[in-house]
Amino acid sequence: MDVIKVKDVWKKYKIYHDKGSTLKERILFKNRNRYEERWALKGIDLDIKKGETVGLIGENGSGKSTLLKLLTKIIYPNKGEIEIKGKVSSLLELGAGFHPDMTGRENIYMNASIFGLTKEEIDKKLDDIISFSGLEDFIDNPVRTYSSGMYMRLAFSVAINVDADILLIDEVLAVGDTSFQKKCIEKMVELKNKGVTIVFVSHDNNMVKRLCDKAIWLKNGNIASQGIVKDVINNYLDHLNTKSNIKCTEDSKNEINSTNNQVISEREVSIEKEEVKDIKPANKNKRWGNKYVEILQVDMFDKDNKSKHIFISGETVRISIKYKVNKKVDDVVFGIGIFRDDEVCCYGTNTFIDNYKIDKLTGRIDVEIDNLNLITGKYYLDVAVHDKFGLPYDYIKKILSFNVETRTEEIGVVRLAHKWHIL
Ligand SMILES: Nc1ncnc2c1ncn2[C@@H]1O[C@H](COP(=O)(O)OP(=O)(O)OP(=O)(O)O)[C@@H](O)[C@H]1O
Repeated sequence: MDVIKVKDVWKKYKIYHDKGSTLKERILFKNRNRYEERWALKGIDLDIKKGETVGLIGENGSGKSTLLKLLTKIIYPNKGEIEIKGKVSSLLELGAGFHPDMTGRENIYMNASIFGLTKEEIDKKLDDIISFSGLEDFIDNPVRTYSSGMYMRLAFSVAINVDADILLIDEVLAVGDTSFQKKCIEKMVELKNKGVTIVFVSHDNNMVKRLCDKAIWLKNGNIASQGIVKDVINNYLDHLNTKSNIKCTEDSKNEINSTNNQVISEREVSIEKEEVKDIKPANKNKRWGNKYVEILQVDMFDKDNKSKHIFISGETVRISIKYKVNKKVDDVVFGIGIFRDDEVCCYGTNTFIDNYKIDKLTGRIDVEIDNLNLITGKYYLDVAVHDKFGLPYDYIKKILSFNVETRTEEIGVVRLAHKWHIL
């Protein structure tokens, strides 16, 4: 049975240009009262069955909160119909529905009564609400003295204790501490098992995968994809990958150019003998070396030779290093290092370790990684060229950043190939 039916729903907002804050400004600059209309939702159709847990995903501004507000009926559509069967409880913007000067306890009464509970019903639930929130010591203080995490605790505790059939939650869990988040997730699972229909917004794809029976991806006010959670998330990730790759390619080009320019202008490529000793980090620790061999450009490509900076774990990656020789050298070693954004070195190697002897300096060397088995995260690439004793010709830290996405939920740094044997 469908408990939520949304038919061709459209919602627009008026965006006012600066209205002017004084009467004088308003009279003098009448044009400032002009506004433009922006459609936040453009013809949404969806059905949610009783007991389903649905994850709403999508980029900022795609319309997720607007959809939840429409379902909660705190705003109304310009066009289309919304049918809801059952009692709705919601946890939308933080603190919405709380009066700042009232105490936590008074706000529980006020908030729960908005969800339709009588005073007697609230009396019976009060202890559970307070104890779930963990705010026993603060419950008689005005909520204006609460932190955002405390607001969230109180609001969540009320929302889950009003015996609703449908629970709508915007991405507010993110402000809580991890132990409370865990408690909320356990509670959501408990409610889900009791048959409560849950719709929640989340930017945490793993949480959506873990909790939801269905996912809906909103993109610019339209449903871009809905249905099987894994498929919808993968479609969304593909879209993000394509988008970020275009942006990253531009950014990283700029980064390399600026690094090169800075270094070259900061310390002209002087190749005096004594400079061999000068191997101290220069350029804010980003680049150092005597530049006998100089790195010119570094790029990352996928197996189809597309320049990329977001990879799916396990993809083939080729790192291409272009360089020039400023002074004849006898031995050359090229190396790479991959660091996680918290500086953990995930992997490093060089041509010497790998037993490659560089006989010819052709101006370019590539290293191919068959399976980039890193776990979801942001990583940095260091590239270096040095002699066989490690004396750097050119060492560039964090020349590129790249992201790795895993479509599984393992944790750690690397994805180790493994099998389970149930004996
Ligand atoms: N009260 C408002 N007045 C004017 N425009 C609004 C209002 N609320 C939302 N919008 C606009 O409507 C669009 C959708 O916003 P909405 O908050 O629903 O997106 P969202 O997907 O929830 O974003 P986020 O992930 O950042 O919370 C955005 O362009 C936003 O600027």
